[in-house]
Amino acid sequence: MTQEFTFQRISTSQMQTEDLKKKYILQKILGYGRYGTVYKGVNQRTQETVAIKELRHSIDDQGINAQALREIEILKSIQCQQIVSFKDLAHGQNKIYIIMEYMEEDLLTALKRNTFSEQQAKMIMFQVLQGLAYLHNKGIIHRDIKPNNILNRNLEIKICDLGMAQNLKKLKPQTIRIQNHSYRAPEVFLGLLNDQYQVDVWSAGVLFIQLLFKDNLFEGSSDYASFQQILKYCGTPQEGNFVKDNIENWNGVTSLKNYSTFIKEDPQPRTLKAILEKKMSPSLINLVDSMLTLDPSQRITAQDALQHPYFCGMNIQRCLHTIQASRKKVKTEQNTKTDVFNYPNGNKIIVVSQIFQKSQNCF
Ligand SMILES: Nc1ncnc2c1ncn2[C@@H]1O[C@H](COP(=O)(O)OP(=O)(O)OP(=O)(O)O)[C@@H](O)[C@H]1O
Repeated sequence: MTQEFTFQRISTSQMQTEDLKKKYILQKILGYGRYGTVYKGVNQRTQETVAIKELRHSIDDQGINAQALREIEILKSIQCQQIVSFKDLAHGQNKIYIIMEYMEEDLLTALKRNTFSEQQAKMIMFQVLQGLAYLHNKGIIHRDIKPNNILNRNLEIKICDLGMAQNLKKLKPQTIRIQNHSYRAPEVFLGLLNDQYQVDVWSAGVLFIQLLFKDNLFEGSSDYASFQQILKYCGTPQEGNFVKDNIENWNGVTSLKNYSTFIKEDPQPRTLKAILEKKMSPSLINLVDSMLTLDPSQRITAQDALQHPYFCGMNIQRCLHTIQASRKKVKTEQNTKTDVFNYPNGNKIIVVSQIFQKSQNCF
């Protein structure tokens, strides 16, 4: 753990917040992650609905664990409409709680219900890329872009879970144990530790396809299986400077640490475009193809992807305006519901709240 992320440093102002239960009412569980549970809650004073991420408080000799501190530090330093905003920090016995803005659902939940039209996927990806370009510009790599970490409220999109994120301006990458293997960039499998900004662009490209096809083309039961899917669709990277549509060149690839672990078979051609043609327009295929370029130094950056002709005429304000306008059309009916929440310490809270039901055709 570095000195910057010690308990003392974060504790002076932040840890003096009131205890969680004095300030917030927990309503229900929104999701589980590797590091804790996320609850929906209400701020008792302002009545604002919030998301509360509970992190297990594994105290070591320096205080809260490094991962939690990193997430808090990064969240607090961010002000971007496409990244979930930090509101408060609270603590309970052996637990720390990050209070964040509340969103309706994550994209994994949305995908279980439906795929998206190309227009919807375009709006989603424009916002994801906007969030990534913001992070990368600040020197931060997210390193865990996947549908469960992209939150959705009627197509308004926010990236969450900065638990794996790293600020490259403070610390150089020290591990390749990042990203869910089905969204993992080829250079991470192969052991390249250089600037890792481009790993997020790869994951976003995988996500883009999934929004339209429902399935993740690179899904695998293991690291090895996922990498074989990459070879199947993106071809085997080869040394040399050539421009050929179905062959991927990547100078230096054969000397990467894990090359011989993952690449054992005869070279395979790149077939991605032919697959994408089934559901995507030519301009979108070109963009996705650029996001899924094997060599990270040739892969399009998040900032350049936003300038790609596919997004011609789009800007973030117009995109959000379109979303808000369509939201007004949503017919809502009010209802009430009762939630009973049991605090881990045995206290019980009963909450009667208003709910808004969306009409059938609203995404
Ligand atoms: N602000 C929010 N609003 C609504 N739901 C949220 C919010 N933040 C998180 N969630 C839900 O909780 C889930 C877990 O959150 P998060 O990814 O931050 O936890 P984690 O422990 O870091 O997970 P992971 O295993 O991916 O590292 C998300 O997939 C999402 O469904």
